[in-house]
Amino acid sequence: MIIIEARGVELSFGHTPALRGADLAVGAGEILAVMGPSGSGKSTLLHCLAGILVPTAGEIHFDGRRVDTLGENERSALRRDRFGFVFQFGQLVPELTAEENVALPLLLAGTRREPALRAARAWFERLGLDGLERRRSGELSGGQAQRVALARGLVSRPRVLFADEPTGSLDSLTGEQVMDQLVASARAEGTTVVVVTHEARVAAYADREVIVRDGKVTTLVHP
Ligand SMILES: Nc1ncnc2c1ncn2[C@@H]1O[C@H](COP(=O)(O)OP(=O)(O)OP(=O)(O)O)[C@@H](O)[C@H]1O
Repeated sequence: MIIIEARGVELSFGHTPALRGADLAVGAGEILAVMGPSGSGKSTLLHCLAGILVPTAGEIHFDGRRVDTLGENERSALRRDRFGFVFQFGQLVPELTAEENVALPLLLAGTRREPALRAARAWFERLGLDGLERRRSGELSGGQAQRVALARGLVSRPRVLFADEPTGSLDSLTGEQVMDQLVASARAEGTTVVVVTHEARVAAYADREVIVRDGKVTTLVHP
């Protein structure tokens, strides 16, 4: 079953075309790696799939529903309720503790503070982060911060986790640990993952790999 799909998606930034007819269908529960050269349109494609950017042409479908025609508020609700996000630099809120950062998506969705923090704390144990619950992001290593960001991306049990270079700021060993946990957690939860990466070792965790080239999706690697 296809859970999320881009059909003929085009998007330009001013006169710069970033996507020129991108087609991609992701199966439910699939872990998909999106690779390709710098500037080829990978992040833009991820942002279109996730309802952050609206394409100028083409369609985005999620769970049988058209997404690109929804208004900003509806897309925002969809992101909050159905999607999780992990970016290259964790983007934790520095004023909040690690557990508050993880609880944030639940708090924003209206869960009360105590149950939200309880749900957040469960992820600390799961991801080997016990004892770090009250630290602020400045007091975490890069790998710890990225695992906290992963916990935040998964805490609302999203249908799709979007990860944009989730290991890009980490050394290779730490990056592998984060990917191990990302993949194990996604498999355990049945979460679909779309991960943008330029690292072959990260893509190796995926069930399938696609290449974005000049704003189009291909599965072939051209020399
Ligand atoms: N906000 C923006 N404003 C203007 N141009 C943009 C913007 N975001 C992306 N672009 C341009 O769109 C094209 C695709 O960018 P995108 O970030 O999707 O590529 P990418 O494949 O993710 O690259 P990288 O691997 O370097 O992150 C590039 O030419 C880029 O310069």
